[in-house]
Amino acid sequence: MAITKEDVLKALSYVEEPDLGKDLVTLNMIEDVQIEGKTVSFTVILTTPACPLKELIQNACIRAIHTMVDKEATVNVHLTSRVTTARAANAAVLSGVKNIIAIASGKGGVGKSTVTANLAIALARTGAKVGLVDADISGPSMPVMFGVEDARPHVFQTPEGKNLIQPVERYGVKLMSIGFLAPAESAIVWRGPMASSALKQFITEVDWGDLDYLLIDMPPGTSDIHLTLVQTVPVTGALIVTTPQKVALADAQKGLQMFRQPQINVPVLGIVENMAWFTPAELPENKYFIFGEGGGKALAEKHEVPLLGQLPLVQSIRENGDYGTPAILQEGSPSAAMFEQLAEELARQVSIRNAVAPRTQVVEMNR
Ligand SMILES: Nc1ncnc2c1ncn2[C@@H]1O[C@H](COP(=O)(O)OP(=O)(O)OP(=O)(O)O)[C@@H](O)[C@H]1O
Repeated sequence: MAITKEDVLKALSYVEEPDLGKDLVTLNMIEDVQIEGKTVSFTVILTTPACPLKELIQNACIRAIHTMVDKEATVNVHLTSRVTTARAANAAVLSGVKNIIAIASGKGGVGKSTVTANLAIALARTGAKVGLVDADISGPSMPVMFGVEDARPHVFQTPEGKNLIQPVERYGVKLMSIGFLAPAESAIVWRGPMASSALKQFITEVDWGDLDYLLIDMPPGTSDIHLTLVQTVPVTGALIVTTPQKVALADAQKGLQMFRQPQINVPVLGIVENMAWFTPAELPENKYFIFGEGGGKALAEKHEVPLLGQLPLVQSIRENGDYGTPAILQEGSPSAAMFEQLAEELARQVSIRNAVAPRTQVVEMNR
C-alpha cells in the first residue's frame, strides 16, 4: 500500500517532545511532509538551534515511521528551528528581540561576565541571533573579553530622525558596553541614576534588530539597575552564577529571591556553579574543591531550579578572557565543550519557560 501523508503524521503524533510533554504534531513542529515511493521526508521545527535533544528527536521520528508506517522506508528528517518567545506581539521596546535573559550573580568576581561572554558566543555558533548588553556599568569587562577595547560604535539617524547606536559585532554577537563610550578609568563615576539611564539607553537607543537571545550581563548585587531592567523590558528569565563558596551562595540566593519577588516575578531559568573545582594540568584525575563542594547543587535543590552546569577553575578560561578570545573559541577543548553544553541547557530552559510560563511582562512599580 502506498504511504500517505496521514500515515506519516499519525506516526509522528506518537513522538513526544520530551521537555514539552506533547507530541510533535500537536506542537506544530512538523512541516513539509513529502513522500516518494518508499522515501519519506519531512522537516522538524525545533524551538532552538541549540536544542540538546536534536538527535534523540530525530531518532524517535525515524523509529516511529519504521514501526508504524513501513519498516523499509527511507526516512529523511530535516531539522531546522524557530526560536520561541513569550513576548506579546507588537511590543514597543526591542520589538525584534524574542528572549531577554538577565545573567546575575549576587557576589562580584564569581565569573558572571566570563560565563555570559562564552554563552553568547556558544549560542551564536549554533546559528542563533544573539546580542549582549554589558550592564555592569561601573566595571564593564566585555570590551576586553571580546578583544574590542578600541571599538567605537557608530551612531546613525533613522528615516524618522531618531539617533540609534550600531552595536559592535564580534564572534557573531552584537555587543554594547559602556566601555565603548567612556574610557575605562572614568567608568567608576557611573553610579545610581546615571547607570540606570545608561542601561535604558542601551536598550532603547541601540539598533538591536532581530535577535533570538539578548543576554544582559548584570552588575553584582541587587541594585537599582536590576529594577531598571525589569521596568524597561519584559525579561524572559534570569540565570544565576555562583561559586560554591558560602558567601557567594548567600548572595546568589538574594539575587535569586529578588527575581522571584511577586512584584518582579521573573522566572529563574537555572544556576551555574562556576569555579566548582580545580584540576591541575599535571594531575588530571584530581579535583580540588577550593571554594567548597556541592554548594550550587544545594542552592538549586533548595529553590527548585535546575543546576545548568558546573564549570571548573581552569587557567586557560582566565587567560582566554584576558586575551579577548573566550574559551568557547578553543575548538575541541574540554572548556569549549562545557560552554557548548551550558548554552544548550540554557536554550532548553528558555524553550520550556516559553511553553509553560505566562507571557513576559514589564514590571510596574511605584518607587
Ligand atoms: N572557570 C574559571 N576558571 C578560571 N578563571 C575564571 C573562571 N571564571 C572566571 N574566571 C576569572 O575570574 C575573574 C572574575 O571573572 P568575571 O570578571 O567573569 O567575574 P564577574 O562575576 O563578572 O565579576 P564582576 O563582579 O567584576 O562583574 C576573571 O579574571 C576571570 O577570567
